[in-house]
Amino acid sequence: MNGYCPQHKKNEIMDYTILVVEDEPVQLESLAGFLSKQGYRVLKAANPEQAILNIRNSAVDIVLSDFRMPGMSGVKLLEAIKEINPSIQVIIMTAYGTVESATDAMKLGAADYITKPIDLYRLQVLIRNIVERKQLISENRLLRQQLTERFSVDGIIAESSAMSQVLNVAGRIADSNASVLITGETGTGKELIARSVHFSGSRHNHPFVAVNCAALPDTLLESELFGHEKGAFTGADRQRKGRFETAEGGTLFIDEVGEIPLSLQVKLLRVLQEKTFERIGSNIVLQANARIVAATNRDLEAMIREGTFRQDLFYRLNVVSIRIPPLRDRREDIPPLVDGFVRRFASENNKRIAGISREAMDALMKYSYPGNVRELENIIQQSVVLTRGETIMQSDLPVRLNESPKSSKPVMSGDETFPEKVEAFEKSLILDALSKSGQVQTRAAELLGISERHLRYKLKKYSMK
Ligand SMILES: Nc1ncnc2c1ncn2[C@@H]1O[C@H](COP(=O)(O)OP(=O)(O)OP(=O)(O)O)[C@@H](O)[C@H]1O
Repeated sequence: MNGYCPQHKKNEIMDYTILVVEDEPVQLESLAGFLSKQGYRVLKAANPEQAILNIRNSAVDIVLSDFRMPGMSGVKLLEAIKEINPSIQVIIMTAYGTVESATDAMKLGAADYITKPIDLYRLQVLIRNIVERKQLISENRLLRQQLTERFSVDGIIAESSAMSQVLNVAGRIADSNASVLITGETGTGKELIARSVHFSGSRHNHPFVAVNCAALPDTLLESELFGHEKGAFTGADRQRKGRFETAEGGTLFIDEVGEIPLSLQVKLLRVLQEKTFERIGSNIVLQANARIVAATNRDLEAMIREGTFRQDLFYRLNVVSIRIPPLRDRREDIPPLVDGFVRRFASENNKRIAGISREAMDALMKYSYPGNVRELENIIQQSVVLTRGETIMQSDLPVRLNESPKSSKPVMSGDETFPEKVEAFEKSLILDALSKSGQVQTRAAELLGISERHLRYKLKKYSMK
């Protein structure tokens, strides 16, 4: 064994029990000694049978087990442990030559593996990560329970550690008044998280008001946010409250904040600094006391460098930042999301769907999801509607799941309706333009002869981003 190992903060980990399974007595004692010095409760087993007895009789959190032992292999032991208690995390210790079997063990549910001679520093990090994950999961369970108990934000599915982190932060900041900036690609769940921040916090019995800055022309956006008096501009035929006013005491969700034109950014910044505003055409000062949660799929820091987004506004919005990773970077979330969506759409469509075939799930696991969770949701909705049997088959999934991602040819069977043909044609034109412009949207929009905003709208509509 080698390596350097600083002491942990004991109070955080004292509650964790680690069972060390090793048939080589010196190694067993040395590992057990090291781990108890770290502050863990440690149990020892010299063979797999004793290990199983220990697991049955004590509350074990983590098992650190040798891979090759007389009587029972590490894999068999792993299977037995998982059968007794699937939440026990198993780390396999293996010699260099057997790394492949260790990765097989991971497929069977081992949390990780470590090669011999054991690098104690790496072992310490491995165990630390597992402990932190376990802590997060139990905290999230609690938070989720609180969320459902208070104002239900059902249906947030978060199995991956990345999404667990996101939920954890959302839960922690729910009661504060700090502005929040949620970033992430289109369809990753930014609005869902914004809602959970609102509904799990102290503002939950005040309104949650959303404004989508990309959906409104620049001229309307200002009056949408701040409201206007009758006659304030052509077409203002009556007084109208803005979203700041409607969100009074609650949360104002400013979606696609990167689309706000510079002139309006100045005004928004002033409102956030002074916490007051006026309706357009009025000089009565109103209080702005909604909590601000903003979201964007654009790189605001790059926009600051380009001069299209104000740095001071960015700092005002980004007091707490939450980044939601794209679905392709957290594929562990795909199976539970599929499961949740199948149930939802089966019930909405009064269909009995038992599940999804292994081939269909494989295809879903491999796909890149440019439109993230929204795209997966649409795929499942469509498949539930289309499937004839009780199991969703690969043939029920859209053809693009079996294609190379760059293909730009619209795939037509001849049975499509007119709008479907138009959609397929538009998509192929857009893909073509993006490919010719090296994926630069400004340039692609020029090639297509449409505005960049219009292009972004189409990309979002067709879940192509
Ligand atoms: N973790 C999740 N669990 C369950 N459903 C989810 C999850 N994440 C996203 N969804 C669903 O995916 C869809 C898209 O989510 P949402 O509108 O929150 O994404 P967004 O990032 O705000 O999208 P956009 O950038 O396009 O505004 C919604 O129907 C939402 O309910």
